[in-house]
Amino acid sequence: MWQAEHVRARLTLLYPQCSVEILGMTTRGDQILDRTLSKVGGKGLFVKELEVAMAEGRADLAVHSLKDVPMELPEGYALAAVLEREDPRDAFVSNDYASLAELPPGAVVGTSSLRRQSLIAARYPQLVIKPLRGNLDTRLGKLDRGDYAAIILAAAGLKRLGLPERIRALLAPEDSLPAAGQGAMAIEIAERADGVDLRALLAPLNHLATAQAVTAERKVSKVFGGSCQVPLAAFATVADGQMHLRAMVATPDGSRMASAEVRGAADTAEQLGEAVAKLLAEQDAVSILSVCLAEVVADPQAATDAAPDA
Ligand SMILES: NCc1[nH]cc(CCC(=O)O)c1CC(=O)O
Repeated sequence: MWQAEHVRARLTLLYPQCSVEILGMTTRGDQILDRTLSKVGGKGLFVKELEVAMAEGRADLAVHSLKDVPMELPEGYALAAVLEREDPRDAFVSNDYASLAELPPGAVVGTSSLRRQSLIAARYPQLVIKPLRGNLDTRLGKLDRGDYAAIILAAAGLKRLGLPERIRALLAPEDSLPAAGQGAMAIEIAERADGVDLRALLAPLNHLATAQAVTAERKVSKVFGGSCQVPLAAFATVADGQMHLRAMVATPDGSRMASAEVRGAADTAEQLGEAVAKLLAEQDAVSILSVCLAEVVADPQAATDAAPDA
């Protein structure tokens, strides 16, 4: 809702003659909270209902957290604009500890993200990771109730909702490489018969450097299946037209990991994404991920106790 309100405010400034109405919706991803996303299964858990609303003419555009948008959209849908990125980092949130390093052995850390889980398991094997789902208030409530010693959340959500003081530490990309698209919002549109060029109308909201960064990140994710069942990170920064793209794949227990980085012209985002994917593949990324997928097939219960970025 915050994101939709934000887009409404931007559009109202741009087009004062237009009235922008918000159609509040929940998706399967919002409704099913007793299971991690990989256990719920399927792609587009946070976008499908919004696409249906557009297909039925009840909505003209859909506002998403880009991290939740599948790498490939269904026929007839497109991303029309990517807004300027909020802080893309993961945040360490705790009432009693200042950082992951301070947590005592056996301390329980909440996250339902396979990516965050494998990074923590690799660096802090003495910590216990437990699933955590729900919206921000729910997750913070569970922390405050004492269910967890600490939780890991996207900094972007906490900042947008005016809760930056809950962040005890921001995890550097070197320690916790963000998920593809984390911190960015995207506006999705559907093909329409009335000839209105929504893409052109929304173009002023597109933030070029962010769009380039997430194009590269999403390309990496797409090469490896863009699935919700593998720990994959992809994070790009753009400065002066130059991109720095880093990516990582791992097993959920953090025992095997591949990482790679490239630099190049930001307007070659797709190629940079492909180049990083190739470097990862040369480091056995496919076998690392297939171990993970094999576990999912062999034991759906055990292997799906976490989703990449639930
Ligand atoms: N469904 C998970 C999700 N999708 C987007 C965000 C955070 C906001 C963002 O990345 O823009 C979150 C929660 C989290 O990772 O803590």
